[in-house]
Amino acid sequence: MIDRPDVTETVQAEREGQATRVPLHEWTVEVVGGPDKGKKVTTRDSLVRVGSDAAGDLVLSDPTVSRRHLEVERLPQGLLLRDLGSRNGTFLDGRRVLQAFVTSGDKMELGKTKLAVKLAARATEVEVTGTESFGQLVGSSEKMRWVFTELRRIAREDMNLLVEGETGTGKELAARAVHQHSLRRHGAFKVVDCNLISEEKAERELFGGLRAGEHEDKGARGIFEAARGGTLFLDEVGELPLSVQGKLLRVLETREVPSLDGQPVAVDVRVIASTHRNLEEDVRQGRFRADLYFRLAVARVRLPPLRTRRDDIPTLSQALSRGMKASLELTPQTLALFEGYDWPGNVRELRNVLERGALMQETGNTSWLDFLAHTPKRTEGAEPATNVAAIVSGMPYHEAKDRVLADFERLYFAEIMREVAFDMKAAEQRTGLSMQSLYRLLKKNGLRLKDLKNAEGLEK
Ligand SMILES: Nc1ncnc2c1ncn2[C@@H]1O[C@H](COP(=O)(O)OP(=O)(O)OP(=O)(O)O)[C@@H](O)[C@H]1O
Repeated sequence: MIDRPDVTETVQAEREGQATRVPLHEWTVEVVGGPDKGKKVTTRDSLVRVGSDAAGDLVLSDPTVSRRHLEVERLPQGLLLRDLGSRNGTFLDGRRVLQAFVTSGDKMELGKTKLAVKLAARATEVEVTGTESFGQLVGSSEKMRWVFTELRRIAREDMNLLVEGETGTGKELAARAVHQHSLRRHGAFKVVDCNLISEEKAERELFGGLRAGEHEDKGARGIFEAARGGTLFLDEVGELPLSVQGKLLRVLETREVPSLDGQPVAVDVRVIASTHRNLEEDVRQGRFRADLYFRLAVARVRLPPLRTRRDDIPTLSQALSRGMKASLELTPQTLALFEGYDWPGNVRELRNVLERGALMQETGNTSWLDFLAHTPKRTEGAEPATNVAAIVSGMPYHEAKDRVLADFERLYFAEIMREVAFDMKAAEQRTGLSMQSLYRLLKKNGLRLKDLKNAEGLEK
């Protein structure tokens, strides 16, 4: 249990802006062939991640599918399929692809599985706030302003909330902001790190138990009681052991915790839970209780990964660096580099990079930007996208991811440039990247084409 300081009533001044109406598309990725045939995910989010990993959005049991096999992103131009360095590859019309736009008739093949996508013909229009922050969350993209609109509505309604998202996307900040904007803001905000709650600890730390009539300061005070009148944040709720899930469910249903002398004590607490996992999948697999899931996910909000809202990067970088002790000058070139990076650790990683930059810039050292150009040497003769497991086995996550991505980029750009006969205009269209990003990525990957002369001019 982590007893972080209670949130005060102060809500950061929020930047006002013009509300806009944006279309929300519903779309589906469905398994149309293979062992998981019939399984599908329908969403209004912009990203569907497919693989055997339980954190994905469409989780496949096909053993020939990699843990993180591919993702499909809804962009204004259409649905973009991206292979994530899978072991057995992704195929479209029999051709191996690393990245391609897909439409309704297409069959994507991965291992023994076939997938199809379907975009609803009509989109629903929603009004999105013009305000570019909510509590301490900052974001100017439509995606984040939609999240702020939803969080603000949910905050007022006092319902339990499940916040989903990859690591570092701001789940805890979202929970704190909801508390700050709710009628409970004068009450406590208590955090439980569910990674640390074992069966033995749960009883005492979560539920405690006062003797009836006893003053709460004296009794064995569990975190539920400490949060009475306020909000309890269950961080990474998917990590709770099944036996503890049962006890938690009883407390949520009865709104009482058992006391030491048998007299139950009423607890009035709003629960906000977070997870980086796909809890619906955990329910299907029997790892998470369905009844508890429905109690927690009365409202659900998904925080989008930073790589799907790159237009937030300049706003976030400015906001995060303003809050730092040492000042950091962010040039347009640095911000452009940031926008081309995938940020596996999301906003937390961006904040860490900026903190490192602020410290190093004072000494004139620019090596804090080296991570952007990280291009490890490939094993001689190895096919980059086919032996990923061998290359990354035993590596720490971030290093492995950087390595796979670097290989992916080199293979991808080398292939595309050959396909378009080194015509940069055609490459721009084919990749969906801006000319500037294209030059930068070619250069970063050591692909020395004649056209790069222009790129050097561009970077001056
Ligand atoms: N939208 C945002 N605006 C400003 N800062 C953000 C935002 N999102 C995340 N951060 C920064 O990233 C850090 C991590 O955020 P937070 O702890 O809320 O993420 P999380 O999703 O709960 O991560 P984890 O799942 O790893 O616990 C925050 O301390 C904050 O500095």
